[in-house]
Amino acid sequence: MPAHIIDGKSIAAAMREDIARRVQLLPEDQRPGLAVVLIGEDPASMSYVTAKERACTAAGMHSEDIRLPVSTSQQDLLQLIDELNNRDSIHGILVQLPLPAHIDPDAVIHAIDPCKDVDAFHPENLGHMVMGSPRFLPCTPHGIVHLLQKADVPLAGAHAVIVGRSNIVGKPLANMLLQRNCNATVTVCHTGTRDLASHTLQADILVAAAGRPGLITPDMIKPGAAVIDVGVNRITDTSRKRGYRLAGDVDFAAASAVAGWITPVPGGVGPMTITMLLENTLRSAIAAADNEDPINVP
Ligand SMILES: Nc1nc(=O)c2c([nH]1)NC[C@@H]1CN(c3ccc(C(=O)N[C@@H](CCC(=O)O)C(=O)O)cc3)C=[N+]21
Repeated sequence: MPAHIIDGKSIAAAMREDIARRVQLLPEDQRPGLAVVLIGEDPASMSYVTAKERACTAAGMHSEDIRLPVSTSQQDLLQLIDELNNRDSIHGILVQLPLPAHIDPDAVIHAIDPCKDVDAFHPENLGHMVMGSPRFLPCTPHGIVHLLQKADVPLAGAHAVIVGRSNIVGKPLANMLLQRNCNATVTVCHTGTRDLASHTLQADILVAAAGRPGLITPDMIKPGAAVIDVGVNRITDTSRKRGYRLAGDVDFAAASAVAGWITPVPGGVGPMTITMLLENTLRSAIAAADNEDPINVP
């Protein structure tokens, strides 16, 4: 039987409607505000940032769209962050990664007020999450867990194998799946893993977050497994109007014949990432209105 396709786009759309409804319940002067900062003109980053701003506006939130030249100094960026940390109309700050080589991403992540860190990249927020009492959950891992739950994929006792050890996907997702509320057993693989297939074949849940198109082939998938594709690779394709097509890390067509569940690219994890960003920004705004720390907002 072919895999059940987990429709991230429609699950995200339903969640965004609910977020928009909750935004409408807030008084006008408490409208959630998200600042999105993009340095430079990388085409993929520009399209992600535009998608985030549109989603924000569609949900009735305020989107502060800050685009700066690639020559922007680290000092100027840190000064901007300081100003946004202190601006009451801004409840979330997102600095789009990757940054140009002359800017240290750690310095930037450390500078964001942890109570406005809706990406949950700040070490304080990472620490809270690892300890099991998160302030904000990181958007992509949260989106993945939500998709698995919506699709009724059994998590408790399942073996989840994650391919990729980034600070924004692999490491936080491993920790979330380990928490008691998911209760999975987790293996994290990476570019230094010997015999990758021997690990992935053990996976009840296989998460591909390596950023390498075609990395996961059907012979690496246990029949019936849930396959979550986090890859967003742009492949040059001159027959397309945009000049490229998107490919995940999974060979989707072939994997669909083996997997029990699978997420497509586009239309899988990506739309959920943006949805969770809206959710975090809304929670941050609710916290600010009550003079609370977002860690106390359910
Ligand atoms: N500070 C920061 N926070 C991030 O959350 C962050 C980041 N930097 N840098 C880059 C990655 C990547 N990312 C995506 C978000 C949405 C889609 C998405 O919506 N993708 C659509 C298609 C998009 C398209 O057509 O290009 C989909 O998969 O259906 C993809 C990728 C967020 N990131």
